[in-house]
Amino acid sequence: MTISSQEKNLFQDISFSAHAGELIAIMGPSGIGKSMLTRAIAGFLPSALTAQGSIRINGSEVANVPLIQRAASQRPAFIFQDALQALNPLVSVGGQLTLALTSSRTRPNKAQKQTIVSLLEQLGFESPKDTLGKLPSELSGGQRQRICIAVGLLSSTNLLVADEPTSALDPITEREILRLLSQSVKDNQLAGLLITHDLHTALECDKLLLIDDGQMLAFGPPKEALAGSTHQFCCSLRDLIS
Ligand SMILES: Nc1ncnc2c1ncn2[C@@H]1O[C@H](COP(=O)(O)OP(=O)(O)OP(=O)(O)O)[C@@H](O)[C@H]1O
Repeated sequence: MTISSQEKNLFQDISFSAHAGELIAIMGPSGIGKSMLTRAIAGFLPSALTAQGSIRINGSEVANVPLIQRAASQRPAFIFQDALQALNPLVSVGGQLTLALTSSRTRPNKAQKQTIVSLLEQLGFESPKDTLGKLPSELSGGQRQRICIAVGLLSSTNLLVADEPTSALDPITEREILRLLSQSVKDNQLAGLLITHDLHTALECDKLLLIDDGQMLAFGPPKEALAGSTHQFCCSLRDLIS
């Protein structure tokens, strides 16, 4: 895939596959275009940018198909840096989770409510039933990110995209959210993309995609990817762990 504006190519010839149950870390210097890459995949690239080439989700071609025009199975769940961006501030947590599960605003039936409550328990909420009645603003940053993970798991997607989901969290909550993300990808056989600036986080992922200077530097199991390029960015990362 190539992403470009009228003035320049942001990237050229990026090509990789994400498989079920696999969490892929995406690393590259700040401003290089990691968010734009995932936005192209998700179908909400800014209008000034276009993607050429192929993006296939579950076998269907979706390059330049806006998110809103895609079938549910071609819409990735997206987890942002700031969960408040992703959640509707005026709708209760229960309302948002019901919408993700049923695609409707009607009250959940008993079985649906149990599905939601069980998921919140798995994601570490101590009082899931109380949480359902709260607005996003009444939760902590870490709790909001866990609700975003829950929204992703309840929707019919099998691609989860997380853009620096822990950058606003303390280190303990950060570890917990990353553990939940990785576990959720494995347990639900999703493909996961995680943009991160943290090398230790990237090393714990199944694969690492390294990008700089408008190109893909390396892709593969993290240590192999890091060893596989002589580009300055990769050398600097290698120095951090040697
Ligand atoms: N709305 C837009 N219209 C046109 N070009 C844009 C737009 N938003 C971003 N860009 C271009 O995309 C480039 C990369 O931005 P992006 O946010 O993807 O970088 P990033 O690698 O995710 O950065 P960071 O690590 O700092 O979050 C920007 O430097 C800019 O040139």
